[in-house]
Amino acid sequence: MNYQEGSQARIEILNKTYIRYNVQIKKGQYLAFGYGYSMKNVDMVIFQSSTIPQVLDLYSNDEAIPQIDSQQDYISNFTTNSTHVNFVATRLLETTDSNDKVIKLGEALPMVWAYSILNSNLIKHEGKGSFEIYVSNAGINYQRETTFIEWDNLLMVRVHGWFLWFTWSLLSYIQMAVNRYLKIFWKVNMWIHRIVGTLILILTIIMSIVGFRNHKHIFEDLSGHHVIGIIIFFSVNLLVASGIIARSRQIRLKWKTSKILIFKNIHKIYGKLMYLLGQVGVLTGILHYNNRIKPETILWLPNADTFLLSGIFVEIMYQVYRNRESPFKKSQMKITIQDFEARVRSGQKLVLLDDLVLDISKFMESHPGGKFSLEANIGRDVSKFFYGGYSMENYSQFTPLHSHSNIARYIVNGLIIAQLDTQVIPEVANMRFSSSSYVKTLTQTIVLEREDGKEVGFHKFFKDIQMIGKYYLVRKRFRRQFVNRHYTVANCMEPKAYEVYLEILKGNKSVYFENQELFQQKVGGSFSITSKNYKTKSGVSRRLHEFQTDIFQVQGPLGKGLQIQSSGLHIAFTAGTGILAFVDLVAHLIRKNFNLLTPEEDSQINIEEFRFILYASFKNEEDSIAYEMCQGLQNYCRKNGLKNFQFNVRFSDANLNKWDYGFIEYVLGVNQDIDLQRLWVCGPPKMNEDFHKALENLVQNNFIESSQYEIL
Ligand code: HEM
Repeated sequence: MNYQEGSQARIEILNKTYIRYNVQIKKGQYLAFGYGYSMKNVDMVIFQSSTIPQVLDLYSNDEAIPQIDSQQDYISNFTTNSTHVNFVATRLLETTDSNDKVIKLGEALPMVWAYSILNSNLIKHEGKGSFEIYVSNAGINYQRETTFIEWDNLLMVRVHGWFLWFTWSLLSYIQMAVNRYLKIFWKVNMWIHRIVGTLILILTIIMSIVGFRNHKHIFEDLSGHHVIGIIIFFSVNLLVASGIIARSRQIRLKWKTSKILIFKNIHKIYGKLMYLLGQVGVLTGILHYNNRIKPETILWLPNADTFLLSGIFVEIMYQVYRNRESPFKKSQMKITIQDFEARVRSGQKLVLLDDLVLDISKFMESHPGGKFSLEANIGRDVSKFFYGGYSMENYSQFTPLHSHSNIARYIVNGLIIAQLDTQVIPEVANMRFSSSSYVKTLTQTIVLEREDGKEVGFHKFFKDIQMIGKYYLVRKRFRRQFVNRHYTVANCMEPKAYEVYLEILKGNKSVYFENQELFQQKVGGSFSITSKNYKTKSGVSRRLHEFQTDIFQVQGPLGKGLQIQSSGLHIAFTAGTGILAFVDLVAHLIRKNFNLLTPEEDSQINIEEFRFILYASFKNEEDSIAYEMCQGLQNYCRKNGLKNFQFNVRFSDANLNKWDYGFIEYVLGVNQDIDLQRLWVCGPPKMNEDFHKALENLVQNNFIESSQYEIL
């Protein structure tokens, strides 16, 4: 190297053992070399051409002037002429002094240099620089000039390192942990996520800029750390953008829950990848620093790998908690279903879960399954969705059927504001299969008995029409999770009772009185549910029939019931087993029209002003449910000029038009002179979804009110 006319230095390797300097400088000057990127904390050698020229082995501490090594390892001599001093100094590549840099063959060796042309003391310098050489078996290969790290920017390098460690080891870990493990604190969780996310963004941008500014030749001196740093700098912005998009989708999208979840998952996976990249960034940064600056930093010790280890413990605890099933809280506050409805009409955002009344107004926006799925259910029973039996949206490939975890149960406990005050208090019992029978093979009526052989505790028959449409929740734990199924009460589908109704319709009223035990509201010796035939259905229904020693948890009667009004129009659109929710109403109307009710039962419906129009769709007559009973009552009503029941059946095999928005509009139009009280839809999930969307449109066009219809 030449830094001044007539001055020069040459460095070479001798016998793979020594490093030799040939230095020529003017008298009264110095030239110093250090092994590193800065003059701080490095092994140095100085060539001083003062009155008595000398070569000194030095070591520089953080802030002080370099110290002379107690062990001098350079063997040197010099010659002088009138203007210059020529030094030759040799040192072992590896000395025994701990202050000396070990120079290894086959490695890049970063070096710094400084000189003074005014003075031979190491107090000041007029010029300095840094370069990297490659020390190989064959000698020295000059690599390139590098960035000289001053004390000032070394401080900034440390600030850069510490803050980015804080950001990508600590903050990003907190960000993921809060989101995953602290969902139960949903009120503050989203704010923590936003604040920590913003901090990560700001710190990454500022500290990356600090890093870039310290490295003027970053593109010529591009290391793995720099490449990762640049990628993180740009992709952290996209990560935040994907979070904002996911959040806004979660609140805004309707009928697109699968899209909400896709956006959320993209953000989640992206976040995790960025976390890993951040880790690589931090670790390569530490490596980069430790290769250049002594003493090395031990920042890697408390790094995310340590968090991850502790994280495994937290994760196990989380999984154990998540899969437990804590009981729901009971509420002292009891409200009737009418009170519930009135509150909803007055604008309160309430839903029912089992017999619990939940206020979801504040939770909706934080719901991980999207705001829409809760908003669309205000005033309704969310149980079958909550337990994962059904999905509201059924056209997507990624149909979100979600069986909620214990975390959701914990959240529910915080949302409960009251419990339904019902005439028949719901019971919970462990039960097993006793027998089964069927009217037609499409359905089966399963009789259950208590596991402990005690009195059942469930009612077999209800005199109160407000109990019609209530259901029982049947649950079975398979491996780690419960499988849940809701069965609507359909007492008249018990073959013996069904037989009696058909006899009544034939005019044979005496059969009713002969079988009075079937129509008494009392706690019975057995309890039955009607389900789709086990041969055509999987899950709980099949299990109920096939694994007859299995114990099932049964809870009920639950739900809103149909809330039949004493007068006015009631319309039901059903398909397949959906009709089961309404057969007990048809049975009640049979008893009503044939004057078989006690005065107390009789007062519940005003026969002149009550209307029930039942639309039922089946594949064909063979595959129908309760068809003879409904058709029988319809014929009876027609014959006797009674208007309280109308039965419209549609057989899909006959290729009749599908019920659509226009059809519902037409049905409502034809009956517009009658006060619409209730419109129910109970069919397979896709049909329910189509009707739900159509009815939402009708609400928007002011045809009906949201509280008038119910998707069962
Ligand atoms: C008030 C009652 C509800 C609460 C407290 C609740 C709470 C939660 C919670 C905490 C999760 C995160 C996963 C878990 O812990 O299970 C979740 C996910 C989900 N919820 Fe709900 N939920 C409720 C009602 C509903 C309803 C009525 C629906 C559908 C109509 C629904 C659909 C979903 C879906 C699809 C997911 C999956 C999200 C994912 O895969 O990340 N939830 N809910």
